[in-house]
Amino acid sequence: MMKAGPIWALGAMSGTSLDGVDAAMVQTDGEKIYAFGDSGYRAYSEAEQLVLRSALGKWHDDDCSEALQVIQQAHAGHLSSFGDADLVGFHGQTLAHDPHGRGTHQIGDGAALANDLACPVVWDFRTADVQLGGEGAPLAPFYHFACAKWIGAERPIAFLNLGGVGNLTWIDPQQGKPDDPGALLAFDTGPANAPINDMMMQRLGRAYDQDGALATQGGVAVDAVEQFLMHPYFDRPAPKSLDRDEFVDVLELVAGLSDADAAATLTMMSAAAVARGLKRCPSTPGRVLVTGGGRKNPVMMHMLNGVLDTQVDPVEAVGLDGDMLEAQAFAHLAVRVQRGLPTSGPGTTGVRAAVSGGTISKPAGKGAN
Ligand SMILES: Nc1ncnc2c1ncn2[C@@H]1O[C@H](COP(=O)(O)OP(=O)(O)OP(=O)(O)O)[C@@H](O)[C@H]1O
Ligand SMILES: CC(=O)N[C@H]1[C@@H]2OC[C@@H](O2)[C@@H](O)[C@@H]1O[C@H](C)C(=O)O
Repeated sequence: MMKAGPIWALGAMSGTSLDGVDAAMVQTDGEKIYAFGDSGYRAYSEAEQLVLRSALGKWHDDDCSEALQVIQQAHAGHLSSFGDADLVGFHGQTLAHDPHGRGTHQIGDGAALANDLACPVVWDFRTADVQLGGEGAPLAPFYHFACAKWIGAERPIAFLNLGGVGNLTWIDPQQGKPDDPGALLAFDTGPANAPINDMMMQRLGRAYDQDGALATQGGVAVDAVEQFLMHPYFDRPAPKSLDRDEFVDVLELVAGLSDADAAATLTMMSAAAVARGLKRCPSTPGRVLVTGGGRKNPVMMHMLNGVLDTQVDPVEAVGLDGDMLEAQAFAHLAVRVQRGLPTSGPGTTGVRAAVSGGTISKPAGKGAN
């Protein structure tokens, strides 16, 4: 059989921070990255954020029709501003995640989006993995594997995403495929920016601690960090994943601290969670490449450098775009789904066997779903 060539895929991600939609074009055959294309961010308005926030924790689309409308409109509008894509990867917005209980819930209607964009859309990436006993997250690791190849890594390296939640992917680039045994180990490290953002909003009415300006003025309450590390999540073996609000009690640990000390302590908690995670990796990676908004917080990067036994750099150090890596991941994963290649495996989500998740919807008139 002739090997399928690369196509241009457009990926879209609306992350746990609920701040907006990232979208990025990647030319890929689902295995190798050939080129990066346009990318762009579409912020949610304050009113849209309120609607999304109030839908968090909801399990049925019927209970969050307003949020669904926000997601559909934001994505249809934003994605239609891109040039011709052969395929779209649409993550949607996670509202609830309980893989060993009620499942995982991303809102977003890929069939409707396919009609709006007149382009096939791959969506609902996480359900199949959860149904086969996996965590349903993180899913970016199979893309991280392609990134490791793209940068020519020869020894084990790690990608660390610092979004609302943190997730770490350890990679052995000597393996041929992401689903080869031992190629990947991935898991959510713990909360990253979500508790800092929540504290900033509660106390100061600000969305986040920009450039770590508040944390830099404070001191770390070591006992609070130690208590945080006693959370049972840290003793669970990897792969493992988190719901955004699973660590909601964290704010109680800093309740008695000044604003600056609370910011410094919460930032250290995120770094300490990563350090715990790194110890679970098969070997110490030669380098940790950081993506997501947390890499723009110099206090967090400084603390990570202090607690990790290895070199820590933003992914820009190797020519990647840390604002768009997750959107690119869903472009790449969409192509994998279209080509029947797996998108997760035992090392990344703990699923019983490698699985190709996702649903493909074609625009009406271009063949059935
Ligand atoms: N300059 C900055 N200084 C400090 N923190 C920042 C800065 N820029 C971004 N952040 C943090 O990064 C967060 C956004 O990160 P990102 O866009 O990676 O999240 P996300 O994709 O929504 O989350 P997830 O990956 O968990 O789905 C912001 O909410 C903020 O906490
Ligand atoms: C259930 C869910 O949406 N999880 C997100 C979240 O945000 C970061 C972390 O928690 C990761 O597990 C995942 O997103 C990324 C894109 C992933 O699946 O790799």
